[in-house]
Amino acid sequence: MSNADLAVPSQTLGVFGGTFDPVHNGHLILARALRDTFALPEVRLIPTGLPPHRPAPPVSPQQRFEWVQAAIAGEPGLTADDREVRRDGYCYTVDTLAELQQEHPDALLVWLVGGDSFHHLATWQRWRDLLECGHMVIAARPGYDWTTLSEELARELKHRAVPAQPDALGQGRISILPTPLMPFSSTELRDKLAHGEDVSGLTPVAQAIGRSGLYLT
Ligand SMILES: Nc1ncnc2c1ncn2[C@@H]1O[C@H](COP(=O)(O)OP(=O)(O)OP(=O)(O)O)[C@@H](O)[C@H]1O
Ligand SMILES: O=C(O)c1ccc[n+]([C@@H]2O[C@H](COP(=O)([O-])O)[C@@H](O)[C@H]2O)c1
Repeated sequence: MSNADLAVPSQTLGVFGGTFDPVHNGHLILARALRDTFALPEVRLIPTGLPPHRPAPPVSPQQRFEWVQAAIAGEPGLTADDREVRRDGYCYTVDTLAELQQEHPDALLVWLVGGDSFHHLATWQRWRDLLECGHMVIAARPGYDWTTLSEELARELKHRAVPAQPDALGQGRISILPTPLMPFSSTELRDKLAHGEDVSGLTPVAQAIGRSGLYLT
């Protein structure tokens, strides 16, 4: 590796996309861990508009975005970005990262996905290009481990893996976020909300979600 390869990027931007249907404490723990592990000045949470890979959630993109905004209010370095909410058609991560890179030409994009997302990465739009769009960070998730990755993803991970620390950041590299396994999921939240259960321990916006009545069956 040359000295140029080892240069620490002078600007960075954290990116965390998700359906956030709705946002939960696991998302917040991950966003904070991404910010703190890599000393990122900003991590953008980007709720998806029309997801390409799952049925469109009944709750509108704008509503999911507003709950994300409320959930991170007052959190240093965490911001909400509504570009996918405003986009017509399917929201592909490769397009979002390209847009961000154009707006921040000198920044290295440090983008986060959960282990379940990574397991399915080879189904994503232009996934090989995606791996070159920035520094990818993977958060382990219960039920998904490194032994069940497809051969091609395991090869990419092995080839690109570097420690999760600021001085290892670089285009095309991958790190594993050092967070404990967290059982939180939006699916569990939606189930509990549908049954009128208290979810205040699972999301900071439980009251707003409850008032909306949106997940009641
Ligand atoms: N508990 C968790 N641990 C690790 N990664 C997570 C966790 N929850 C969400 N993620 C990751 O955060 C990103 C956004 O997740 P998303 O908004 O789909 O929430 P979710 O809990 O996975 O939702 P759902 O249950 O509806 O699938 C994805 O890359 C997902 O893998
Ligand atoms: O670009 C793609 O092809 C693609 C395929 C699947 C998921 N994504 C993005 O991955 C993020 C996490 O997805 P999800 O379903 O776990 O919320 C979210 O920002 C999606 O838009 C993107």
